[in-house]
Amino acid sequence: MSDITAVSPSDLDIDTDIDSGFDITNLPESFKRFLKDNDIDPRIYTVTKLPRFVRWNSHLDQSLLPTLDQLREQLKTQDVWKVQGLDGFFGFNLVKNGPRLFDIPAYKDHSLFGIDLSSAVAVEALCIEQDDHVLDVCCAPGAKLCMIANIIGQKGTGTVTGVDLAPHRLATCQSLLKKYRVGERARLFAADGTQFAIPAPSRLGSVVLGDVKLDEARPAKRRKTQKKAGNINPFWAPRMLRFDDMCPSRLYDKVLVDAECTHDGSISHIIKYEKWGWDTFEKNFMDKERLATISELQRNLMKQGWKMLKDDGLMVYSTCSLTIKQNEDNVAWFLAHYPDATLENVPCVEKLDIKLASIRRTDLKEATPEIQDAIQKSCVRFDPLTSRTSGFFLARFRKSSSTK
Ligand SMILES: C[S@@+](CC[C@H](N)C(=O)[O-])C[C@H]1O[C@@H](n2cnc3c(N)ncnc32)[C@H](O)[C@@H]1O
Repeated sequence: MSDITAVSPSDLDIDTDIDSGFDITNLPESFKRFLKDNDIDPRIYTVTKLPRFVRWNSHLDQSLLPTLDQLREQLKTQDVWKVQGLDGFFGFNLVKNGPRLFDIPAYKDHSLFGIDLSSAVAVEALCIEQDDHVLDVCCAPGAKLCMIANIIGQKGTGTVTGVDLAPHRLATCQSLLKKYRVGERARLFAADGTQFAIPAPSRLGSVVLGDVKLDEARPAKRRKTQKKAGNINPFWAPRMLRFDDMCPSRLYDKVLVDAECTHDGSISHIIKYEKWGWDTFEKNFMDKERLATISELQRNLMKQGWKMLKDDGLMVYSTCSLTIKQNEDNVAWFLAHYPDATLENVPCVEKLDIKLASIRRTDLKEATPEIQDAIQKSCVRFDPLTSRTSGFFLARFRKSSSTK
């Protein structure tokens, strides 16, 4: 199967202007059919000039971070605003022939991360605290991973574990973590997220975490335990997280499953094929096997993410697709099969000053009226036409400890 994921998503494409004047009649017939079959409005690809978003790098001293006025001055426009409901988050519209984001001092000195608002909401939905151990399944190229590492900070004992199938994309995660200097609590694994069973770290440098009792005197036994836990060496880990005695019962406090998907909500991703050639697009995107198996892959990623999550922990499932199959259907399926899962509202969404897209009705036979209702109430959809962000879907699940 061809590697559609070799392309970076819109989060990192901060220099791609979406003012394409894109003519949708140019889309290949097979993709137009896909959009029609999945009830996606092709006009999303004609949206011009979506706002960009940046977030403060909170690892830096507050005095080094740009204020709203400084950002306006550096971007040479007054069209910069603080995003309500998200700390240290700014939106802006670039001016024609003005500086680009990567030209400005605040971006060059890494005091700002570029990330779309919709992606940032997926991370915010996890309500990460400084002692949390977070598992980020499908983490590359790493915009959300960096934000998670940044929120965990340097004061508590929290960590983030990123997993991705593609080593070349993990290499991008590694360089981003290093570039922003947020990698001291992050480790990366090149692994299949549907099988990933490495427990949360049991030590941070010399600090033993939680109630783990490490059997330091008996390395042979330790090796056995590690084998049982399906031990693999990290693709990359900082010194503090390199040597782990592995306590298999240590689960994660928060899990993000930002699943592999068809990326149809990412406008810049689709429009790029105008330059790259629609033949490549048809080969990558419209691959029949890929389209037929993508929901199953997503469900398997959710299943394993759930297995690695503590009782009372939070899991966020998200995609940059706008299809019902990859979103509402998967959420309905999950709720029907996991009685210990409850959908929850995403707290920051109420405070956001943007209009959200409508949640769709799933036709999945397992979707009871209660499930339909919960999905309507709690899931979140962004689309370029309604919310003026990239197309994105997310759902937040809480794992209850009462039902096993
Ligand atoms: C939508 S992208 C994730 C974007 C990322 N979370 C971010 O914020 O930059 C999906 C990723 O899933 C990875 N992937 C695909 N199948 C996977 C699997 N079975 N296990 C783990 N990762 C997988 C791809 O390599 C790709 O990097």
